[in-house]
Amino acid sequence: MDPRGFWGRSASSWLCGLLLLAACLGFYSNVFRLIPGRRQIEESRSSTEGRPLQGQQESLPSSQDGLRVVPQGMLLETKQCSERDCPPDTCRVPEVPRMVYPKAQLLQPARADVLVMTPWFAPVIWDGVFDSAILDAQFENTTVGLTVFAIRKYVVFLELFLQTAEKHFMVGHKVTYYVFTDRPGDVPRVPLGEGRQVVVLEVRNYSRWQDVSMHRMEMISNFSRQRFLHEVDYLVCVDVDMRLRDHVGVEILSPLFGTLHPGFYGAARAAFTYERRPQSQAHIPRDEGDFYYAGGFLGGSAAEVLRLTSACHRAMVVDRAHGIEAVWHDESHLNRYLLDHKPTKVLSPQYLWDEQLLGWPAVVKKLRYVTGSSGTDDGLA
Ligand SMILES: CC(=O)N[C@H]1[C@@H](OP(=O)(O)OP(=O)(O)OC[C@H]2O[C@@H](n3ccc(=O)[nH]c3=O)[C@H](O)[C@@H]2O)O[C@H](CO)[C@H](O)[C@@H]1O
Ligand SMILES: [Mn+2]
Repeated sequence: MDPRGFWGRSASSWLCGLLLLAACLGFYSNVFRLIPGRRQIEESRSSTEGRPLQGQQESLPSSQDGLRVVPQGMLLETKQCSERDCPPDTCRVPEVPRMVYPKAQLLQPARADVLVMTPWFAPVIWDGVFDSAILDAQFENTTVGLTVFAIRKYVVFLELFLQTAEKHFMVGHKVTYYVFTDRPGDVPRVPLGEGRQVVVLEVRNYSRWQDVSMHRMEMISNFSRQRFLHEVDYLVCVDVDMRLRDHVGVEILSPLFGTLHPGFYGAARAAFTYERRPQSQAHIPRDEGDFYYAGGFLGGSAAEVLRLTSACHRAMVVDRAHGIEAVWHDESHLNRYLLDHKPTKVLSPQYLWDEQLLGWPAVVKKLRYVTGSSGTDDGLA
């Protein structure tokens, strides 16, 4: 058959068919727009990935015909901040009482020798740039969880860690130490100040230290979902083989914060020890990167820490399936995450220092959280 004949004869029926199809599409697109939430639900699901909202979604009331009705309030809640998701300093401007303090000098900045603001407007926390009296008033009634892992022989670090934290960590605020350990019987009893408690969480151990370090992300993520989200406003997650030597207070609190690694704060991008192999989920190309963050001091709101730890854990699971382990383990994945999710505060290396390795340069002024147990100025000699 002449193809032209076929097309000519059937042109009118094709046209009719097309018109009918267009009418149907128009009708159904309007109908679907009227049904609340199909896409919104998908969107809110993807925007809340890693949040403990799944339980809530599963318990949504469903009508007799099986249609799941999403109440409007719930959709709004996923977009807006909930109390825990959005801690006091970002949800609302806290009211402070009358206070007397030195006025900030606009023309005489407290620090002219260091960067105090990232290009995305996150403060970099150095000595001299904050006033603890104002911040303590703003963060009154804030609850902080401090997670620390003491697996196997690392339990020996707990005593000094807890003793020095009692002297310097968030003094005057409500603090819960979450001690993850496989040896609950070896957790020392350290006298605690008012409003402070130790919660021992028994967890499994791993034979490789790299696995202990990396699985912190998984365990913090799981416990965040189960309890931290409901118990604390902020989480601070640190290495245990260290001690506090000077004030670490609410100046660090923010929805998401990372700490500048003391070995790289002055280094060029090319010198950062990011994971460079494209096969790894932690991979960062050589022309990217803001800072090199340390694995030993991170935190944020309980909700953001849940997001961070879940994402890093997921990335490590994918790496393992591909037979690759990032060069600096959880730290490599943390750096990838904080490149994609810019921290809202960046802690200077004052908050993680190694005096034996790096001495005490003038720029750091105070050493706040340090490796090793040398030195006596933490008052515990
Ligand atoms: C100060 C700092 O930035 N430290 C980071 C650095 O390693 P570090 O060399 O400081 O690693 P590490 O041996 O201190 O291990 C990290 C942490 O895992 C815990 N642990 C480890 C082994 C063990 O047997 N039992 C135990 O409890 C403990 O809390 C320890 O502090 O790089 C690691 C990844 O390579 C992590 O990102 C660390 O956070
Ligand atoms: Mn360490």
